[in-house]
Amino acid sequence: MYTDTSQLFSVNTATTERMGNEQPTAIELLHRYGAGSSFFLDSPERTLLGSGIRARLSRRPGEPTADALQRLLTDVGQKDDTPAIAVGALPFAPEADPILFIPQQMATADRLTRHAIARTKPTIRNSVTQERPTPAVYAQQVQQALDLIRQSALKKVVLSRMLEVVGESDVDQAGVLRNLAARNAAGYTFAVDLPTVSGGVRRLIGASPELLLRRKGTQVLANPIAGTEPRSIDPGEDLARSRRLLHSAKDRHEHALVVAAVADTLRPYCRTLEVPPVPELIATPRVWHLSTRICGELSHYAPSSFDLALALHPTPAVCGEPRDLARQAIEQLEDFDRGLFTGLVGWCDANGDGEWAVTIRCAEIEANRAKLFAGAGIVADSEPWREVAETSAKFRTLLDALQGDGV
Ligand SMILES: C=C(O[C@H]1C=CC=C(C(=O)O)[C@@H]1O)C(=O)O
Repeated sequence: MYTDTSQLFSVNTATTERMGNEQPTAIELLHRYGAGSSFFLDSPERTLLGSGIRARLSRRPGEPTADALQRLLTDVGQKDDTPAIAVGALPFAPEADPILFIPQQMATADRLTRHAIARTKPTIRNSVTQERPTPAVYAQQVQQALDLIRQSALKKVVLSRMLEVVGESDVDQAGVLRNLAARNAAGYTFAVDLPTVSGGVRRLIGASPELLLRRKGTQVLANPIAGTEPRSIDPGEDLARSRRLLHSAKDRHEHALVVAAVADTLRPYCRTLEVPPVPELIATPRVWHLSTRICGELSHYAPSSFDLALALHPTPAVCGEPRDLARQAIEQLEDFDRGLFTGLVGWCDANGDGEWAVTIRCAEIEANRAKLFAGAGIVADSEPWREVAETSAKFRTLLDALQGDGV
């Protein structure tokens, strides 16, 4: 028997108060998501639901993406009464075309809060799964990456796998989003409409634990995450794994490379920047991570959240260190195009405030197909089969949302 997850969500006080003023609550926005919706994001700051497309970003020849976005926000802002918010996703490859637009309508609410995790409904039926590459080939690729690390100046590279899950009928896309929101209480649950040639509905849907950057006035926050241990259903073993991760020299090194790169990029823009010396543990339902919250105050020159996100992307959490050698290794070893996976997803308003999450724990879904992605950072002491297990655990975020908890 299914349990209706909607009954198990709760709204916080601020959201409840707003109901009297007929403002939508976050849970209402989640349940309104469906045909006609073009964007959804639930973040620790707020919940956004975009419908339709008012205007799309188009770059003039040679125009930087950040300038094109500013032009879009200004043009639409001058025509409309309400302040414009641009939303969308950028691919891993910084030179590839972004998907950025201003929705026709935008509803906002406080963040979703959840007090219980419910059983969730399956959103795909009788599916078959194809792995790309197979776990054995992925393990060989990790070994090749280790050889490159030993023989060159490469310190870290993030290598990924793809799963293609094909069902007998269309995937319930809104159901996937609801299942992700029900299970992943912290972090960034998102859905972005993608252009199609077929005229069907293709969406990027996911629940990322990683904040690339948030800007609110002159305050900035980045929350790099790197270093992972799969969770166990046995509480004692789960705790032991979290402790092992926190004290693992290999994972601390993998994490430190990301923190250093993020801090070095933000420092020139900031009057103050706080970088905690040691990481903390965070948990998703499927994995433990090492996490560091980097807070800063911008100096008088105030770049937008989008400018800062572009300056940071791609961090060593999704690419590697040094960046150019890591990209070469990814091109050499991975045998599929990452597209939007390991890019960024979020929003930016005309004042430059905004939030950009790292596009991980996600799938591209169209008709009866879902393409799932998962990667892992490889450093000198990585072990190939542990990286296979780590990426398999990361796939569970989306597999759980597709398969539900059974019937
Ligand atoms: C590339 C992914 O995770 C990155 C972010 C957090 C932890 C990671 C890790 O421990 O390898 C990865 O750097 C992914 O989930 O697909």
